[in-house]
Amino acid sequence: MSFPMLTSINNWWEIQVVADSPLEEQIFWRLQNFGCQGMVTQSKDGQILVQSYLPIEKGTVLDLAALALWLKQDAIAFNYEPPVTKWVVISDEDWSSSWKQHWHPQKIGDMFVIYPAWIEPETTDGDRKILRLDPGSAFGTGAHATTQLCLEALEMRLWGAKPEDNIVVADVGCGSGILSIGALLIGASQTYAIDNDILAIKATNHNRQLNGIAADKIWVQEGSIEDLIANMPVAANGFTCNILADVIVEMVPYFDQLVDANGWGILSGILTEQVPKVADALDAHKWVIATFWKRQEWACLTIRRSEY
Ligand SMILES: C[S@@+](CC[C@H](N)C(=O)[O-])C[C@H]1O[C@@H](n2cnc3c(N)ncnc32)[C@H](O)[C@@H]1O
Repeated sequence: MSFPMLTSINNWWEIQVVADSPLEEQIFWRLQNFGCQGMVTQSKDGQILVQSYLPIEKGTVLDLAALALWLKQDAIAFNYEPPVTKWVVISDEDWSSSWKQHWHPQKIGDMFVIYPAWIEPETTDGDRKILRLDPGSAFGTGAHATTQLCLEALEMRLWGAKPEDNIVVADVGCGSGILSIGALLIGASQTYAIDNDILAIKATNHNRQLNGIAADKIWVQEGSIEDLIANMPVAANGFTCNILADVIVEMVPYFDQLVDANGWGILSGILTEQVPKVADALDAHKWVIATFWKRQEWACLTIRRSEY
């Protein structure tokens, strides 16, 4: 068991945010940009409790008050009740146990089991592919419904894929790299990943190594969807994009440059009520929704190119 990032740290802020469920992704984004680690969510009756941890030297009480204000402003902008944000100081020892108590091996879909980095996986877990993750500061631990839905949609798309099929997947907004790693574990031959957050690039490389995947199997760089398109030597067979609906709508005009003529896409990070506006943008650019899956308030769309 090892916590490589903790050696010189003694105390942590534990930050707790209670908010309306649809704000979950926005809160994750804020906390992640603030430098928080190990975010976990519990849901009850339409509300969520998000817990996360920040090394004490990375924020003063004033910084935390500013964070609480941002979270309040975000909620008001999205027409939700302002969240309640609290923080306490905990010791390194408490941090380790707070962190660990939330993370256990987790089965996702029919083909995956996610293992936190500090748990040595069983040599086999039935026929499931073992996906190891260090839940650092990047989004994508497998705990969030949108990540789970994307992995399940990848299972459907890559079912029966063989190495000789040479399937290439683009991963837009890779976060921890979980979708790239998942795609490679179940049959993709190559992935191209991009994220506009440098922490996500570090996390993707770290998690790739943790899963024993060769460096050339996941091309990953900081940047935008345009940078990804400019750097891919071939069009992908399919892509994943688990980002917020408004960002996805802005990216739709680029989707046809990401993939070949039979290309498919997997979209999530979209609240069910936001599906119509994403569908309109897709329709305007000759994409059609093939499947619509829902978990909690989140939608996952698989899309394909349309002749019409
Ligand atoms: C919800 S997380 C998804 C992470 C992972 N793919 C998953 O499914 O769990 C969204 C990621 O997209 C990144 N992102 C947000 N806007 C972006 C943009 N315009 N271009 C590239 N990445 C973006 C964020 O930094 C974040 O890592």
